[in-house]
Amino acid sequence: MHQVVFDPNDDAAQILAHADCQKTALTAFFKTFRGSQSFDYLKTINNITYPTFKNACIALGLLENDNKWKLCLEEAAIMHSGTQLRLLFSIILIYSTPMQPQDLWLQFHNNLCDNYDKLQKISANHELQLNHEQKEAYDNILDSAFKQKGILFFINGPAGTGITFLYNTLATKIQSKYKIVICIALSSIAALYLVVVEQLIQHLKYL
Ligand SMILES: Nc1ncnc2c1ncn2[C@@H]1O[C@H](COP(=O)(O)OP(=O)(O)OP(=O)(O)O)[C@@H](O)[C@H]1O
Repeated sequence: MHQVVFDPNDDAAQILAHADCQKTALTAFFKTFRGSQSFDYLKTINNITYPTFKNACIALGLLENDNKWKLCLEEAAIMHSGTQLRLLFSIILIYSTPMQPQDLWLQFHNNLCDNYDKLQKISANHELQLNHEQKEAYDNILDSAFKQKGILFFINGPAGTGITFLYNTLATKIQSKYKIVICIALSSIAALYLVVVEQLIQHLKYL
């Protein structure tokens, strides 16, 4: 917010020329439009009427535009996964207050949601491969998870019969629906075979 103290008898030019009237985008904006008659006139730059005063300020070059954040995300999108990009995007939103965050989202949402596209493809592919028993367990567990029934399941079977395959199919399906899945295992080796968003294993203590 920019506060300006003025005498009600001063005209706009006197107020803007006042020594303690710090120069900001707001004062620069009004200096540009001295004598304007309407709000639309204030928002019209080079015959284009902008939807907001903020957009008009950007067009006049009085506010920084988001080009540096576009370049930053463009560069990061070449190398980084969706998870890392989402972290970067959150930092930009919280600490850098871009002028038009929605435009950044629209431009980069495919990159930001990258993992979810991949997860959807993986889960659809694995789902088709499930055998009858795996499918039965899969349907029951998903039903409980999505309807928040809170049922506990214990899956057991001889080694190599597709239990890990079932866990991963469940984990990718649930994550692809924007839900959080926390996979934990009793040993680091076992955890390596699970599709995990966060490896929690190192944070757990065994008594
Ligand atoms: N429905 C399926 N279609 C295709 N491949 C499958 C299917 N189920 C399991 N597999 C494959 O069979 C192999 C053994 O499966 P998985 O590792 O899931 O078994 P497991 O019961 O977890 O074994 P272990 O207890 O030894 O870890 C894996 O290569 C897995 O990809």
